Amino acid sequence: MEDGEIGAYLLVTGLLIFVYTVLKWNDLRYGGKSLPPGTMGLPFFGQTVEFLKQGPDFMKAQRARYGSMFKTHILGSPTIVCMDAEVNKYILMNESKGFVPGYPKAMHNILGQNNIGAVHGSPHKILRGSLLSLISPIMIKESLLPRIDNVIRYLVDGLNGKTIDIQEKTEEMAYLVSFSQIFCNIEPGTSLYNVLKSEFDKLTLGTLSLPINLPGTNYYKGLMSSKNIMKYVSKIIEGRRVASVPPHKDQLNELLGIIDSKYQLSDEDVINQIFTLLYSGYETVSTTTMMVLKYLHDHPKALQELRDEHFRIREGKKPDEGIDWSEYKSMTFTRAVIFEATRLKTVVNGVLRRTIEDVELNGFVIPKGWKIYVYTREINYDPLLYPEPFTFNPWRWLHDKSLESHKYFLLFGGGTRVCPGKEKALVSISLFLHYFVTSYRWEEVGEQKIMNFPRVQAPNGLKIRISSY
Ligand code: HEM
Repeated sequence: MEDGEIGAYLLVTGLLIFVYTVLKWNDLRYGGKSLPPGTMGLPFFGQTVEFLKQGPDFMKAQRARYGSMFKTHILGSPTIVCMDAEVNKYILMNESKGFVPGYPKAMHNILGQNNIGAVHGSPHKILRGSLLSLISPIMIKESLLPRIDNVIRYLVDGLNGKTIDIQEKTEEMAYLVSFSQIFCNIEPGTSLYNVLKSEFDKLTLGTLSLPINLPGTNYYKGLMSSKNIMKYVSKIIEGRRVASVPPHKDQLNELLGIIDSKYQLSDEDVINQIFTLLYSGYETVSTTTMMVLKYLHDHPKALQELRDEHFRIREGKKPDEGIDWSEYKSMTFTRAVIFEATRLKTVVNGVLRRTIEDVELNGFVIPKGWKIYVYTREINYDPLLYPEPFTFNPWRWLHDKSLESHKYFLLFGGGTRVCPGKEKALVSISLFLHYFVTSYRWEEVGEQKIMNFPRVQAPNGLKIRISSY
């Protein structure tokens, strides 16, 4: 071989080794024996592109290759994806063994470093206790229900003959139901209400974006909005403290301890709790309500049964008489429809955890600082739990009453962080359905497109034409 040929040969070999090392860098770096199988993808990007492009199909393909616990590198972090129902349950029940929440940085920076989703241990217990003292089923029964009823009536009133985007309407409903409980003296439509709503919309968008802190990015705008909301709320708090008027009976005054509360929170914690109340029940409730209406539209038999249930409740009631707790509890078919739509559309694919020490899990050792994606989506389509899992069949929840208390019922999470807003969500959606289906019929207008991933969403809105029933 000539000198020139040897040089070219070495160059090509060197290049191949370099390319191989770059491609395999993540696998070499994270290739510990004690980790679950899987591939880590490219340096820095990992398998993020495949994950975002294919969504649930990516998860299923990796599971088929590596089993129901596999390692990957997505959204900037080495991650273990767990699709094993038993192991997932274990993680959710055992936060104290080192599995704390692992939500993205953008979320914590915007919603607050001391937000319920960012803290663990005793700060979490205090914030959770304080939230439950505001929105537990007992509070709904004793004080929140009439106000939720009023808000929903206000929103559903006067829609006859109109064509609306039901996605927008259900977003407005989810926001206003929470807002009106927190600030009972700020009416919708006032300039303060509008400013807070528009800042909240930017904040929400910011939490779902990459944390690139440059003017013009959604993340930057989200951070600005978070600061602006804090300023507005601080001013409202000042007013509440000096006001000589009798105290309003609302959640802000409860959080401040102006009316009875056993929780002593700093003003910063109060503002964090307000973010939580507005944020956690926003997209979850609005999307679920929109999807329930979509399924009812597509399944006339279910719609008829739901309508019958609500007309039975209205029998003997005056038109302006609200719904009480026992009437709400009697809406068993409605509850079944809500669960079925939430199951089938899977509004929450799973929850994120982070390890705060090396932890043993199912025979593997997960290093400190890794994310764990407790991926619960596939449980919703398990044919053993839900026969013919892809069929919309709300009756299954009535035939098998144990489904809601089944250990794999994880639509609202599980363990220490099981959703404290579950009943509030169900009441809001049920009341919205009550007034909507007893007042109107509706038909969809134009082509309807629903995206399933990364969020369940109608990208162009979901237009419906409404007429009185
Ligand atoms: C259909 C509606 C809803 C669904 C599907 C839903 C689902 C969930 C899930 C899956 C979790 C567990 C998160 C985790 O383990 O990290 C959760 C937690 C939470 N949810 Fe909901 N949620 C809904 C409505 C609401 C509402 C109306 C509120 C009212 C404020 C709320 C407040 C919260 C809070 C504060 C947490 C965190 C609890 C903690 O960290 O201890 N949710 N939710």
